[in-house]
Amino acid sequence: MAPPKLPVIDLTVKNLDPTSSSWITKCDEVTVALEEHGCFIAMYDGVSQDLEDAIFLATQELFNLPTEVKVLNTSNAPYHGYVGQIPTMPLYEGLGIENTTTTEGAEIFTKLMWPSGNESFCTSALMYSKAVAELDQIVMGMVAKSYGIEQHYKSLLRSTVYVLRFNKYLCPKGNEDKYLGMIPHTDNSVMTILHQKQVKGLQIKTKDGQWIEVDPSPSSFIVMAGDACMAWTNGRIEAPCHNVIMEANQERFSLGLFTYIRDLKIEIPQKLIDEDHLRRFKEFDHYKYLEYHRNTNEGKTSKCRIKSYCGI
Ligand SMILES: O=C(O)CCC(=O)C(=O)O
Ligand SMILES: [Fe+2]
Repeated sequence: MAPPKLPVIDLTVKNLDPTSSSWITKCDEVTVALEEHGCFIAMYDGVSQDLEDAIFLATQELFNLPTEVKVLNTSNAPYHGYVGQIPTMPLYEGLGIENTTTTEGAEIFTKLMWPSGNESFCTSALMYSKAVAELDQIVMGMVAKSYGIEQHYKSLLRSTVYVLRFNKYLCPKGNEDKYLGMIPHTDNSVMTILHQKQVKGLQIKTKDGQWIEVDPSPSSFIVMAGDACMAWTNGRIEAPCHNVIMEANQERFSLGLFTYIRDLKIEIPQKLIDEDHLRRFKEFDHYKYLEYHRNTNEGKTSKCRIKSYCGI
């Protein structure tokens, strides 16, 4: 049997026309892909080759900083700040910029890492985040259109904040074929958009338990639902389990743009609740959910964290 594949959807800007008669079909294609797999590969041209080069150069520069500088990147939310040298994921190191699509967010982070400034890093991080946030908003808008919940999404969008995470996996040295880069998990975001540079490693688990390897390419972005999306859509879109598997003698870099909702409770749109779809989640505060993920045993170990937190 051929190995399973993820759907690939063309979201290049010139091919997107919300006024065209085929728009709703395209929106449904995105929504069905998310319902069936929790993710899909978007072909997206909003990040130019120059920006792609600049952001991965910036990534290298960031990881080349001394560890005592990188650890200054702290956060109350799990995996928003510096993570490194942890026993369960010895190859992994990561940092995150909060409010990354705002000039202020990008500047605060840059100043923390480079007190005397680093204009090119700051600009690349901001431009990349904005370009990928645009893809997030295209996708979310399409999902909202399919479900007929555009107004509800508009209010969610007003409270949306983005975190950009830089991920590095050290080059494994040894005789094994495969090394664990990142343990299997679901993301605690609403949506995550991942982008990997040259070296593959990301694997996503299908609903029937098979692992799909995702190939890297400059114009492909992996759009993946997070836990909060499952609650928001009343369970229609589930967050897929994914991990990173490394092969020997290669280091790897990836970027993740994560969506969170601040200062607004996430509740299921009324339209998504009916006799066939009874309410499955209570309304919840996304940042309180992140605290639960970080600070409680159940939040760390539950098989379906969002259900344990606010499931009915
Ligand atoms: O490195 C990758 O491709 C995946 C990273 C990831 O899953 C995460 O940051 O949550
Ligand atoms: Fe993840």
